[in-house]
Parts: sequence; structure tokens; C-alpha cells
Amino acid sequence: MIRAFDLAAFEGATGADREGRARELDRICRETGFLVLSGHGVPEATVQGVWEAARRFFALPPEEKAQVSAPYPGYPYGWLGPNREALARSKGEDTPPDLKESFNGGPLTRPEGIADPDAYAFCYAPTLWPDLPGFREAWEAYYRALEDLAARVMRAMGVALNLPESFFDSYLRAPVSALRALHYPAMPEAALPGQQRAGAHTDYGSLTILRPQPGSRGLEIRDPYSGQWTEVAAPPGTFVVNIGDLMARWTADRWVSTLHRVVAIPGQPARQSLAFFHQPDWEAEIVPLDGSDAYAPVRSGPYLRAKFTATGT
Ligand SMILES: O=C(O)CCC(=O)C(=O)O
Ligand SMILES: [Fe+2]
Repeated sequence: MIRAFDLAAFEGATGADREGRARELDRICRETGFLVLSGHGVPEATVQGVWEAARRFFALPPEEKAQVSAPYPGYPYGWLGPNREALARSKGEDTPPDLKESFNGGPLTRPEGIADPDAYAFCYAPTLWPDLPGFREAWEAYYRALEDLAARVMRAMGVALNLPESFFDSYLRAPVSALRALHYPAMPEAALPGQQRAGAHTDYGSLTILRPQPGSRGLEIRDPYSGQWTEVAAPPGTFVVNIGDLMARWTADRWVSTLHRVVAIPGQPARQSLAFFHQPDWEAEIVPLDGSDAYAPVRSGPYLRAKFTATGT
């Protein structure tokens, strides 16, 4: 069982209670880097709005979804149809493609004046909107809610790292986060050897906020110490939050970016999920927080871009 963290309880706590909750958050991030988040304050109607919009999108015929296909390989947004991604390749595993499709969107606003043209060609590239009434509104409402939630989680994480609560704020002026809706079609009785719904991978950024389909199966994390895979169950109305590679690097590996996957269980019904990949500003310079030289400084955007190119098929 992964541990739970109540964000509202942390935010409302004072003194020793607050300190105890911060220690607990630090412990979770060191041990597994995965937690079940309650007290998040995101209205269930906002989640349901985008959930339903994504469901309607995935139900469209492929020709219609193709209207918002990524226009060229490596374009980060739009529809990525079946057989387009194998996440385990980011770990050097040569597997068949993941059994899924996704719709991806980027930041809602585009700041001026970033010197690196790659920022505009990649993270700030336009999201491609399907021609479905209400889709964009529902998507943007959820994106905005999750951007705010991520900033709150980052404040709690600052405290857990013994930093000022506002430490991360200056890295999050125009975050280059992405939202991905995932659809895993109903499973046939057999998959190819080595084929999963999502191959074993770590996430790339600061943190991921996931809303899995309630009651669905298959999401597993690999315990960094024992190597055991265990299934993650998230109670209805909660999010699963996990540490990504950039945060592990930022904390000089105090916190772990844990390997996870969605296994292909024969005969499983279709599954949907929403993954919000939080990523600091394009130009944010990520230097180990402990003052060590464990890792060379990197910039958030170029770091993400380099990670992203490894998983296409
Ligand atoms: O769909 C899920 O539950 C997890 C997906 C995931 O880990 C990812 O897309 O990075
Ligand atoms: Fe992931």
C-alpha cells in the first residue's frame, strides 16, 4: 500500500503537527516517491468534466482523432494513436509498443521573451483542439486546477526539504507542464511477450499528478529497495502523486523517481487515466539543493526535451 498525504491538513497545521507532517512527506518521497493525495480541493465536477470530454474524444473514429494528430514525429501535443509509444524505451528496453492511445496538451499561456527558440517549438507549441463542443473548456479548467494544485504540493515539498515554503515559487512562473489523457483499450486474451499498457518507466519532471480510473487495475510501482512490484490502489476522489526524475536530480537523490508501469492483464476492460506532468519554467536552472556537485546544472526545458525524444516508435 502506498502512503497517504492530506494536503489540506498539512496547510492548516501549525507547530509540531506541521513539522510532523512535513517529516512524513519527506519520508514518503525518500522511500517510494509515490503517495495518495487527499485534501487537494480540486472539485470533482472539474475532474468529471475533463474525464467525460476525454471519453468522448477517444470514442471518435480514428479518422476524426487523426485531425489532431501530432503533425510531425516529436511534436509533443495532440493525439498519439495506438502503437506510437513504448515508455520502456526510455530505460533502454526494446519492447513492443504500449497498448494505449493518448491526447496531450501543453501550457495555457505562452510567455514572451524566452531566448531559446526550442521553447516555442516544443513545450509552448500550440495544443491542437478536437472539434468537440465543450472539450477545450473542460480541458483548460482541469489544467488550471492541476497547475494550482502542483504549486501547492511543491510548497509542501519545500517545507519537507527544510527550505522556505515559497522556495519553488520562483521556478514556477510559467511552468511547462503537460496534461495527458490516456485510454487503454479493452485487453484481448493475450498480449505480445513484453507488451504492457505502459511499459516500465520513470516520469521525467518535478512531479506527476495522476487520476486513475476508479477501481481499475494494473498500475504498479517497483520498490526501489526490494525490487518488488506492487499494485497501486487509489481511493475514489484522490490523486496519485509521484516524484519525477528532475526532482530526484534536484534533491541529489534524497528523493526517488520510482519505476512504474501499467501491466497488460488479459481480459481487462478498457481503462482511462489523466496524468499531469508538472515541469518548472523552461529556463529554470536545476542545481542540487544540498549544495553538492552530485549533478551538473541543467535547464528544465532542454532537460525535458532530451528525455522526450527517446520513447517514440
Ligand atoms: O495510466 C496510468 O495509470 C499511469 C500512466 C503513466 O505512468 C504515464 O503515462 O506516465
Ligand atoms: Fe508515468
